[in-house]
Amino acid sequence: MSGIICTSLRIAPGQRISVKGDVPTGAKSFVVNLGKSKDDLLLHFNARFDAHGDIKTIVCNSKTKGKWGTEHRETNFPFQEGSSAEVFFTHDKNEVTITLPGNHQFKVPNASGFEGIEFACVEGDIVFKGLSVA
Ligand SMILES: C=CCO[C@@H]1O[C@H](CO)[C@@H](O[C@@H]2O[C@H](CO)[C@H](O)[C@H](OCc3cn(-c4n[nH]c(N)n4)nn3)[C@H]2O)[C@H](O)[C@H]1NC(C)=O
Repeated sequence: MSGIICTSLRIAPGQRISVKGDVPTGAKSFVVNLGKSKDDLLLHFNARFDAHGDIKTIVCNSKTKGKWGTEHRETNFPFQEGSSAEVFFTHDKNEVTITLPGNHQFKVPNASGFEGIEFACVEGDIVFKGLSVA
């Protein structure tokens, strides 16, 4: 599926990002990347239906100067092939809060320490429907 890249964003700590998309049948994996650039990510959010050896698992990580940080796995997996999905993200200097469909929420450390998001990318098996900030 095609991806979408947003640059020159000015998303401050505390602002809530919404990413919406439709998950096609047969989906294996989709990604939401948030940060300063593709190589400097405050959050790599990878929903794995069946990818990289994981089944129905969310893998989160950070990336600094192109190098991956420590993975965090979330087994609450409320995504369904053939349905729409909306995920919310907020951040501060210490952590990133992710709110999944059905309102399950979890946090991962903000290993990057970034206080602000300028770059967003949504790619993989998701038909992008929108990104908004509130
Ligand atoms: C056990 C063997 C070594 O560990 C494995 O090492 C893999 C390679 O580093 C890990 O997968 C990477 O995990 C990264 C996050 O830590 C990224 O998810 C990386 O994929 C980057 C990526 C995926 N995508 C993508 N997904 N779908 C599409 N179309 N594009 N775009 N960029 C994945 O290839 C994978 O998560 C990791 N597994 C474990 C259990 O640690």
